[in-house]
Amino acid sequence: MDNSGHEKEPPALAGTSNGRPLYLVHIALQGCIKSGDINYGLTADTGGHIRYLLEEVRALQQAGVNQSVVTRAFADANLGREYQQQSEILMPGVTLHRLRGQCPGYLCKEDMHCDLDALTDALALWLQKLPRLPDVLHAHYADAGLLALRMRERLGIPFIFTAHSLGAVKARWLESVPGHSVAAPALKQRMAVEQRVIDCADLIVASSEDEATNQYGLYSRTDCARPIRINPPGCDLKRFGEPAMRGRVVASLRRFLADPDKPILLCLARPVRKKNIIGVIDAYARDPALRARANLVIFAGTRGDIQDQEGECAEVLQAIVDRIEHYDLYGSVAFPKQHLADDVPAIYQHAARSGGLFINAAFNEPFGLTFIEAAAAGLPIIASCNGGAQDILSRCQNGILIDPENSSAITCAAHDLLDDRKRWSRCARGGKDAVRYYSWQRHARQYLRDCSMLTSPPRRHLPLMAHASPRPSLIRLASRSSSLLVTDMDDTLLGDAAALLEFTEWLKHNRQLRYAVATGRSAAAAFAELLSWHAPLPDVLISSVGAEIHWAPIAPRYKVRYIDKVDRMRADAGWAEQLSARWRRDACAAVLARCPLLRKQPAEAQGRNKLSYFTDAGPNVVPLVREQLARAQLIAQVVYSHDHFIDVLAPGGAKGGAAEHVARCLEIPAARVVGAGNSGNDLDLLRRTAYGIAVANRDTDLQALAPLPSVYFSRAPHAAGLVEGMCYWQGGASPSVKTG
Ligand SMILES: O=c1ccn([C@@H]2O[C@H](COP(=O)(O)OP(=O)(O)O[C@H]3O[C@H](CO)[C@@H](O)[C@H](O)[C@H]3O)[C@@H](O)[C@H]2O)c(=O)[nH]1
Ligand SMILES: O=P(O)(O)OC[C@H]1O[C@](O)(CO)[C@@H](O)[C@@H]1O
Repeated sequence: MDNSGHEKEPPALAGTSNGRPLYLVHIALQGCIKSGDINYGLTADTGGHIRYLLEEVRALQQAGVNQSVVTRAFADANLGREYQQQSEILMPGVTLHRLRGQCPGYLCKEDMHCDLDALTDALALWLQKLPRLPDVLHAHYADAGLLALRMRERLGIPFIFTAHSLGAVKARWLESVPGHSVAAPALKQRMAVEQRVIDCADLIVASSEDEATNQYGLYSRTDCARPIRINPPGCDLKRFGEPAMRGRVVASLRRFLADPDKPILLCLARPVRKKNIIGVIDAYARDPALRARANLVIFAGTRGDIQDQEGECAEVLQAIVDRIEHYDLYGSVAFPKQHLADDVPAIYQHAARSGGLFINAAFNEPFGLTFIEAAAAGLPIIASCNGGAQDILSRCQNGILIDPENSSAITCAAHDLLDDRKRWSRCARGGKDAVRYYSWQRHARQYLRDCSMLTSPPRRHLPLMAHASPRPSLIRLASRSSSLLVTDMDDTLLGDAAALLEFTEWLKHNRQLRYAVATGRSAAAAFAELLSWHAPLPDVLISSVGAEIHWAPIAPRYKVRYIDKVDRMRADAGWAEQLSARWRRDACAAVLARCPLLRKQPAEAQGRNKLSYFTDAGPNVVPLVREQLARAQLIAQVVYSHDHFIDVLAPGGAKGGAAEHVARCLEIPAARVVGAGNSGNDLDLLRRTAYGIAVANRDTDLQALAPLPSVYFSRAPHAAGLVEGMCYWQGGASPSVKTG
């Protein structure tokens, strides 16, 4: 970094594509990423994807690739102060940059969606400040995939996607859990994001045959979908294979075990339900012969007081303690509170020295880095048959696959391996030998081969600043296949009769374009207003700042007389349902009723998915409202506009989210959606659509968008600005410049 906070040009090293040094930016948002030792299991999301990322970066670095890693900044005194730092050196030559979103605190992956728009803008800005755009982005996990997809739409950078774990696989498992028959809204949203990312990624990297075939098989794949490459991750074979100092580990276990010399059955996993640690305890506890034969040792992240833990981790940790108590497993089960990152190889090696086994009976383990770590340490394994272990075991032949739901399968496999010492030794030795295949060097070589497909021939990036560049030729909005225009109503579409006429004419010549109006007004009021202006009626009406959607029966703009009131349009009940499942409206209303800076708008402005207020406190009221809601553990989308309106909406329920929903329903790719507007309640729309138009009579609120290359600032006001912007994005005749 130089003093201005800009990254220096990455040094020119090997690993080139078309003669240029390859520059790769990885995006990984969730969990706690930092330089130095990672505290795996510190939160439910601090797990294998981070180990994978860091080791992949190191291997690619050694192969001469220039890289940066981007994650999310957050402030959380319990997790550590380092996560607030804007940037740090991750490893020599690689910078870790932390994007600031709008939520200051730590977010678990289920809540990350509320910050993704702000993170998108922060990433776009950061990328623009780099002396050179990356050749490729690599997104780790769904939410990072969405950011990469948006960068591809805005800047034309190709991206690689590694899922690490797919929502559809989890949903399938949850369906089989009593009381969980329907996937939670956050999981549904994640699957929708994954589907979009899968549709658009330039390359998908899977870790195993099972992941590529069965796990991705749960998503739809079009004929022209990009390839899925199987490139298994590696393992630091030296670290896990060469004898480590076991003293600290031995001491930490002695405190728990009556006979510490018995073979160890080792579980090492993040404390989350999916890992089924509880299932292993149940199986062990109910088999007296196994209890007599072996100790059970559980490492599940590091913890202080369980009461201070949150969410799923707290629940699983408490359940482990309760099970130990329930079965009275004292003396035969060890459950240390802490371990150091440095101790992990010694943990596996100590279990191997005891003649023990590694058990991972996860309901699904997409790949399972722990399997190859155990193999490298010479520890035979009992592995869930669901997921990556099928590949690993068929290569390493170092253990037994079991059905994780079947308790006796787990204990039978343990007896078989513990009692047959020859078999145990074959597994230990054979595994250690075969696991050499899983080297990061091999991974890096294949990675670079695959990556070269993306960088050659060189792709044109969309212009960073439109006024400095030729019109984006990659955009073919004028082509025959359909696109979607979502325009704000008051003071964008309406407000100038002559301009509206110009737009109406233009629309007649663009019949392939689907056209939606998005307004803060109620559907009925908006419809009446459109009629009174003789405006072309839209295919879709998004009203109440995005909270409601109505669909026209058929091409309404040519059949105006058949639709004389909004009741003839179909209300999108699914959208309303989806939104209300995402928030606690009454709880939000109760919190905001106590806020002296807000006055409630009349009843007709309130809706199932919208709470509306007046304020005289200016835009700074927005962070205050968010903070009050966050303190009550509530999430909502807060929209400020026209100097005195505050709309509080279900997360994702503003105009941009509604536009995405409409595009999905129409099967129009996100890359072909244009948003247009003039005021603060259009910010979400202009940020989330691939192409934006801010008309000349815009409010200062929209100035925040000036740095975004995907937003065009028209010179003409009202609907004439719409036409000008559309011509600009279509690469047509209007010779406008982008002005901030
Ligand atoms: O108490 C613990 C628990 C875990 N770990 C480490 O954390 C990593 C966990 O990785 P993994 O076993 O692969 O599981 P997940 O954390 O669930 O990782 C996800 O991402 C991985 C990388 O893509 C995939 O291999 C997994 O299947 C997928 O679930 C391993 O290196 C462990 O050694 C610790 O150090 N201490
Ligand atoms: O169980 P899920 O919801 O698929 O999540 C898997 C988790 O595993 C990880 O890959 C662990 O690092 C995280 O990215 C993610 O939080």
